Amino acid sequence: MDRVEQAPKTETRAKIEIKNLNFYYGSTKALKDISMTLPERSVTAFIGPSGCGKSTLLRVLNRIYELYPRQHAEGEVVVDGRNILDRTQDLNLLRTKVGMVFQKPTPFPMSIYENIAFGIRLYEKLGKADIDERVEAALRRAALWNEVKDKLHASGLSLSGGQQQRLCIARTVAVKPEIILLDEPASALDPLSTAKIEELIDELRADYTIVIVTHNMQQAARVSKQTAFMYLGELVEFDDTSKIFTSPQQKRTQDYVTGRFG
Ligand SMILES: Nc1ncnc2c1ncn2[C@@H]1O[C@H](COP(=O)(O)OP(=O)(O)OP(=O)(O)O)[C@@H](O)[C@H]1O
Repeated sequence: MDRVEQAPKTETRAKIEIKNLNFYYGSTKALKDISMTLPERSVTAFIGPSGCGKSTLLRVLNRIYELYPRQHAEGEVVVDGRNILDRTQDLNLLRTKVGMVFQKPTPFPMSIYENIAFGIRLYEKLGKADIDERVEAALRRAALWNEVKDKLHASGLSLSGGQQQRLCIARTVAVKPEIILLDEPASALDPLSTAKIEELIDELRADYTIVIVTHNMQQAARVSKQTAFMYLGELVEFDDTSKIFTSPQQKRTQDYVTGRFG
């Protein structure tokens, strides 16, 4: 397959440089020699048909795959100049720096307040007033504060699906990450909640490097600055989102974005 792996032209600094990345589930190769550079404080979307490796690629970026047996990555993922696949990388540190939000909202079975305070306390020793402040700031950042400020001690599970997903984003933001990985964050939500998540992504992009996996091409077009199209574990094309959707270089990309397959 022809491949174009050039990074889109951008003035911003590189945040994540993926170099010759291969990924294996047991002996099955799910990512094939992926190289790409993701710019800082920008939204990058991974698109492609089911099973092409979008989520796998996302899961490499905070090494969450290591929680599972027989999964391993080869190559380099350089974040701020350091290869995070290196054996000496501290995984707790990596996961505070690279936060992740999953497809299904996954609040902890505890209060709204505790959902956020819990993570902060894991990493920092702060007094109650400081934690209160951080909880409020995170909820404001996730555009949830006004809806929950009078019921901070209600269960996180009592919120609607869309609110739960914003709570998960607040929880991620609260530990001050630099990169936020979003794996189909709105696919389980209704259109209104989806719109809120997209608005939120738009606000967060000024401060964070965001990578989003989505099945929804309109969503990729709305929220991302650059888009990577993947197929069968390969990166087929990576460019500015407007180019991917209006004048892709590869026929396979064009067929996909025009709905001819996938
Ligand atoms: N735990 C696993 N064990 C073995 N193979 C897996 C596992 N998870 C994913 N795969 C395989 O790796 C490939 C890439 O899967 P991945 O979930 O990354 O694709 P995707 O593009 O995110 O798909 P979808 O859009 O359906 O979520 C697929 O062939 C899939 O079957």
